[in-house]
Amino acid sequence: MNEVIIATKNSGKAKEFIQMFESYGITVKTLIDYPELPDVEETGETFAENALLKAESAARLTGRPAIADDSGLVIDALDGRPGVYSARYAGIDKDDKANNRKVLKEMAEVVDDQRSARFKCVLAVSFPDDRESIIVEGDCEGRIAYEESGTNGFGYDPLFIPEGFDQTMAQLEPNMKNEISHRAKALRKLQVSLTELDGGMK
Ligand SMILES: O=c1[nH]c(=O)c2ncn([C@@H]3O[C@H](COP(=O)(O)OP(=O)(O)OP(=O)(O)O)[C@@H](O)[C@H]3O)c2[nH]1
Ligand SMILES: [Mg+2]
Repeated sequence: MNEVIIATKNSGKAKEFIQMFESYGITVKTLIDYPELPDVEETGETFAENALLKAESAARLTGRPAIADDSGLVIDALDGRPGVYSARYAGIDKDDKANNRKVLKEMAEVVDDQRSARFKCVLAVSFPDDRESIIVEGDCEGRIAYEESGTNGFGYDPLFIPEGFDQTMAQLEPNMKNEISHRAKALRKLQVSLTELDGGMK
């Protein structure tokens, strides 16, 4: 497998997958390269359900194996919000800035030791034939900052301080994020699962 389809239209995710797959010598195509494919409605109540919906649709429509990523930020003090609704937390137009403002406002009164949170990523691989889909998951623990810092990454990265660091994810070098992130952890597990299939990932 020298090329893989990632069923995402999120340019932040796409960039990270391109960088992470580079080390395997694998080229990444995303739905940004297939503008004719219809949007999939994310009607699931869990990351896994949504990842499967996106992967199955892409595999069926392209006739090739496809990986989808459903991910988000889970904040303990907000009872797990924004969770599966992370992309559209402040409204349907997926506005990262507005999402961050909303989280900061909701977290304004929350004290230091109650600011724990984690990024979650579920990856689903689906196949155009009758092979069963594969699902793996990765988490990245951390806490919510009091203000935005940094310009790398995307989404809530300027607000999220990963465990073991005193900078936000958006202040870390992209290579560092791609070592420690929820997405990187899930992808490493996927490699293990895929090597169990014929041909593996290479
Ligand atoms: O700061 C962040 N760093 C990350 O590493 C990260 N990963 C996910 N997220 C948030 O969760 C939503 C995913 O929602 P999501 O999985 O439905 O994706 P999406 O709708 O943006 O694109 P698609 O892949 O569905 O096409 C994103 O938009 C972000 O708000 C992240 N934020
Ligand atoms: Mg989505």
